[in-house]
Amino acid sequence: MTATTGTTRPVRLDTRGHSSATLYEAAQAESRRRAPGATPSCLEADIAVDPAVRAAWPGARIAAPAYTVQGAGGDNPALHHAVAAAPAGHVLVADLGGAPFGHWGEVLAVAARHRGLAGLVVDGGVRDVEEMRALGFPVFSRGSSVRGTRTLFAGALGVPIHVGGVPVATGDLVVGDADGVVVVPRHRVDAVLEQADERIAEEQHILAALGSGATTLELYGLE
Ligand SMILES: O=C([O-])CC(=O)C(=O)O
Ligand SMILES: [Mg+2]
Repeated sequence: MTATTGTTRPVRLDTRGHSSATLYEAAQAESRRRAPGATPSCLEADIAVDPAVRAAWPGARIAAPAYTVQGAGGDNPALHHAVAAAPAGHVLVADLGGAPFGHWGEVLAVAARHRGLAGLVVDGGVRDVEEMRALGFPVFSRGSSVRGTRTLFAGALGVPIHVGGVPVATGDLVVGDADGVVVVPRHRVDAVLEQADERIAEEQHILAALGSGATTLELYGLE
């Protein structure tokens, strides 16, 4: 069976290796910079996915543009369709209502790898975690479950969704690592990456100063 849609050339975003935590802080700082004096509730939507959506196996990492999937909990044809349709280099980001089922496993991971997909972030359960770790296929999920799914709903692909409380559109930047998952809206990616570069540069100075005996109280002005 061959995929009928999607590009064959992987899409790559240069995320300069920034971690989810750095991008989170950078997005906060970038919002504040554009709206000085705004209360936190007036700042742009939080980019942090609910921390209960975590790496399915230790060391899983993703940094890739999203391809969105709206499916139904306890049902998985949407994921099969998404694997066939998503452009190479994208990470599938699926809303399955947080349902504790094994919506995705080794078979889908092998199929996704064959199509050049970068990984899966799913608001719901997965299974075959050991096999996915052995494949090195990165998955972020709400947990694992052996329970199999129905095959009822084809799902909606490429539509705006919410995952772990965060809005996601196809093309947004998704970064997942040991700390969790962030979703940077596409129109903010350049500004957030620039802010992240600045933050890393500042932290290099802080780390060097700590090596010279300074305290975090002094360095962060907390005394
Ligand atoms: O049966 C399913 O669709 C989920 C699964 O375990 C696999 O992809 O290996
Ligand atoms: Mg399986």
